[in-house]
Amino acid sequence: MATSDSEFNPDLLLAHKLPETRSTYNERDVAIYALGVGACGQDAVDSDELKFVYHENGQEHIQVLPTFVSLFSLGSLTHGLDLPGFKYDPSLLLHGQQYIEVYRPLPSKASLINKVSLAGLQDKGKAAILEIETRSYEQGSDELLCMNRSWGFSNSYQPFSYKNYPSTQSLAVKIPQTQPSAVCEERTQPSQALLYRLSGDYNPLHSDPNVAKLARFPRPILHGLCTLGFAIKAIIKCICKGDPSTVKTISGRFLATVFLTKVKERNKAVLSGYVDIRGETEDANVFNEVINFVDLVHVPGKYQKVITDS
Ligand SMILES: CCCCCCCCCCCCC/C=C/C(=O)SCCNC(=O)CCNC(=O)[C@H](O)C(C)(C)COP(=O)(O)OP(=O)(O)OC[C@H]1O[C@@H](n2cnc3c(N)ncnc32)[C@H](O)[C@@H]1OP(=O)(O)O
Repeated sequence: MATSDSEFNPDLLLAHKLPETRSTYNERDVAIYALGVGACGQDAVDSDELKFVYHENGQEHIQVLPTFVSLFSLGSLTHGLDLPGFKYDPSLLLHGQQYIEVYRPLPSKASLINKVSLAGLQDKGKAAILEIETRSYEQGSDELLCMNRSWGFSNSYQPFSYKNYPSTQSLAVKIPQTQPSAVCEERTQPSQALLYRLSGDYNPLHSDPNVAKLARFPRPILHGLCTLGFAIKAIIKCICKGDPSTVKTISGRFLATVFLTKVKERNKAVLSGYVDIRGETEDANVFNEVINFVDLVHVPGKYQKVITDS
């Protein structure tokens, strides 16, 4: 719905500098996140997933899921951003898309400085889409660890388009008609959003029935980044031979809202995207492979199915 133009000043908005944020995490945070995206959710000794929550076989460090880095973008987003020249209602904000680049294997504990900027603003008439970019540097070494770009759907003002990055990084995935190369089924728990929120996204849209109703949902909805975490965990299991460090780039678009514990089944694609994977051939030449996770079908409270196509 269009909002008064007097509340919209693109020059002011684009000139605004967003403040840096800081993140510190340890192995406990890494394990809680992994549980929040379903690690060992069906089997407490799952040999593919135990390493994300426990020092399996005496391993020195818990392994970190690549989607863990999406948490670094939350600092500036979950409580709403104060944006001069752009008034919006944070309770009606929907997460539309997330793009992630991971530059090196993730340490199991770190302190980071997150540099935040406005990467794009697309007002398509139906909704305004604000794109916030977060670059996370390890404190001390100043090494760039990862980058997140988050798309938020909000109220519309007037047609407008600004983007400061290549359009190849925001493309919607075309769902191929071919047979998938792998299929993985996962089950979300009725309490999934309550568990996932402990990783830092405390937006009551995901936990409070009254807030959900105010946002015109019949009940709390699942965090989009939780759905993405489930999908990438499945790709690591089915495609990456269990190695989370092979994931280089992730792009996920949230297609439809995910509800939990709704009795009536629905069969709907809720996520599409791709993962760019680094790996090695037998002669040790590094190659990259792009995997489309074309269709994540979610049957509430039952199964999530990730269908991948390479
Ligand atoms: C503004 C404030 C600043 C913050 C900015 C960044 C913040 C990001 C984080 C925000 C976190 C807020 C708290 C919420 C957290 C959540 O987790 S919410 C749960 C997860 N998300 C969802 O459940 C959303 C599910 N998706 C939908 O409901 C719909 O897809 C949609 C997003 C409402 C869009 O549907 P619709 O309006 O019907 O879109 P279309 O008519 O099909 O397309 C219109 C144009 O928009 C493009 N588009 C469509 N979907 C997306 C998408 N998901 N992401 C990005 N872009 C999308 C589409 O291509 C169309 O563009 P054009 O072709 O150019 O016209």
